[in-house]
Amino acid sequence: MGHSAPELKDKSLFIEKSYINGEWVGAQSGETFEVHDPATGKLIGTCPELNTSDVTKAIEAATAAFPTFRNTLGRERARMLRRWYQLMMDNADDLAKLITWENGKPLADAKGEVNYAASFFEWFSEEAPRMYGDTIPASVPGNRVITMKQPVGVCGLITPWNFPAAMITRKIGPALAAGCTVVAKSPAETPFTANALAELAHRAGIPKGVVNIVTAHKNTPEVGELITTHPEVRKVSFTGSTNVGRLLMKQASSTIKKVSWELGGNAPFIVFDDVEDLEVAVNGAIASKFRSSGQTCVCANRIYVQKGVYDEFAKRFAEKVKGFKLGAGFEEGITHGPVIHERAVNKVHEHVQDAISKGAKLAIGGEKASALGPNFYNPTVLTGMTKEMLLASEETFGPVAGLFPFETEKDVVDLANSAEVGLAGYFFSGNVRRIFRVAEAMEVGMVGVNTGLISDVASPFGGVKQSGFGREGSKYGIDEFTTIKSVTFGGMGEPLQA
Ligand SMILES: NC(=O)c1ccc[n+]([C@@H]2O[C@H](COP(=O)([O-])OP(=O)(O)OC[C@H]3O[C@@H](n4cnc5c(N)ncnc54)[C@H](O)[C@@H]3O)[C@@H](O)[C@H]2O)c1
Ligand SMILES: O=CCCC(=O)O
Repeated sequence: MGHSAPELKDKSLFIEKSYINGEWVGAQSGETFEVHDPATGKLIGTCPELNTSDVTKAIEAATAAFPTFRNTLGRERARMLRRWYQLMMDNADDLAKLITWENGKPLADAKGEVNYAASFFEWFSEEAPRMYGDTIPASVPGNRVITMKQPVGVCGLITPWNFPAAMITRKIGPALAAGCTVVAKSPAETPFTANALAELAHRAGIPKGVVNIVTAHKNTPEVGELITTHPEVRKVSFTGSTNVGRLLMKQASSTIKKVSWELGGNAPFIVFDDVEDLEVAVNGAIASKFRSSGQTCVCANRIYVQKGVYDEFAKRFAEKVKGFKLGAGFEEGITHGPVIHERAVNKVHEHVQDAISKGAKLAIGGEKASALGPNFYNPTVLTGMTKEMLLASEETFGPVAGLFPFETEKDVVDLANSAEVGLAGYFFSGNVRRIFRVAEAMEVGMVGVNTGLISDVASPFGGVKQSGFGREGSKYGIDEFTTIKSVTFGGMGEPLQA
């Protein structure tokens, strides 16, 4: 068990402070919180336990920076984001090591995350100079109407630990492209990746006060309340669980902020009998279910397989899971890492036990892998799942695949849509009419057809129902950080003067 601290090429990227108004600061109280490696439980370092008075300073810095930053040219902001992107790529190895260290995902996955995260800066550097308005034919004689897109103002950003870099860049990229300034509350489990990003922002010449990264652990609720109620914060963008989203939405209503919520999922993954290539479907399900050890909001949670291919699918699926190599993310050949903390291990185990107690069969796994470290759970496959089991209605967020048999298209779409949430959904079929029928019927924000991986900066990311609203990435992502102003010109439209 265990590995030593990773060697960074640039040691100055490991920072145990918060970044406010262009400076690295501690909490005024001097308080700190500890951050632990999920693979070993060992201490990584500490970060400032900021309180509302500290975070008020960050909001004031962002407020002070906004009037100048909003008036920079889109082209200038594009160059800043491009420089930040380039610095991420230049420091990709170190960023990946920080991600693996504090999140636990295998190093190869962490490298993938760095590319994914940086792609949001690259993409939005290209959007920044293209905040076009419209010219609108008015319905009042003599009037002319144009629109302009303007930055919404200071943005409060709150993100989770499962993608320590990408969840932050997916918000900061469009915010800065639009001309907004930000206060980002980094996750208490993974603050060091966020701090390294802030250091790179500094080196990229992003003006002071434009990007502020604040850290807190036990003070998170009060800091969250400040961010969601402070009158100078005009927009809140949150990624995390539906329950916390509900609370933040209530708080943000006090000052009617513009909000976007990227909340929990419980993705259905459907394999129809008419699938063209069962092996591709098995691989798609493996990739979707076990990405980041099942800890992504778009991970398949309920795998529905039609009766004609169920047994063969289950056999091949379990066979592939047998081939996984579980261990600490820095170790050679590891395919899957730990989950984030003990609470997560316990939740996963509860879902497994509940399913077994209600008649599911264990194909593989089903136990904690405590010999590897405190937060390891053996990748698990359960067959014979039914809708009464916890896993059917709750997001597991861990390495457990439950395979549900089904008979008809109508049955399975009803089951898929029975969830309160609707983030991602997937299905495999070779029938083009069914493909359109089912894609249109699924109550989710994102559908994968014949693929288990849908994440792409170019594709709008977001949910429906209790998975929230708002879209990140893509040509729509910048809209979340802008307001549309209409300008009406009266007394126009006279005939040409002779
Ligand atoms: N839809 C998406 O894009 C998306 C992406 C990633 C994760 N998620 C969801 O996030 C969840 C996993 O993350 P989690 O368990 O850390 O979620 P969580 O909601 O507990 O925490 C998310 C973030 O919110 C912070 N937070 C918690 N309580 C807060 C409060 N009262 N005020 C302010 N901030 C608060 C946490 O510190 C963390 O940084 C899953 O449900 C997953 O589906 C959704
Ligand atoms: O966990 C949620 C985000 C995952 C992704 O962007 O692919």
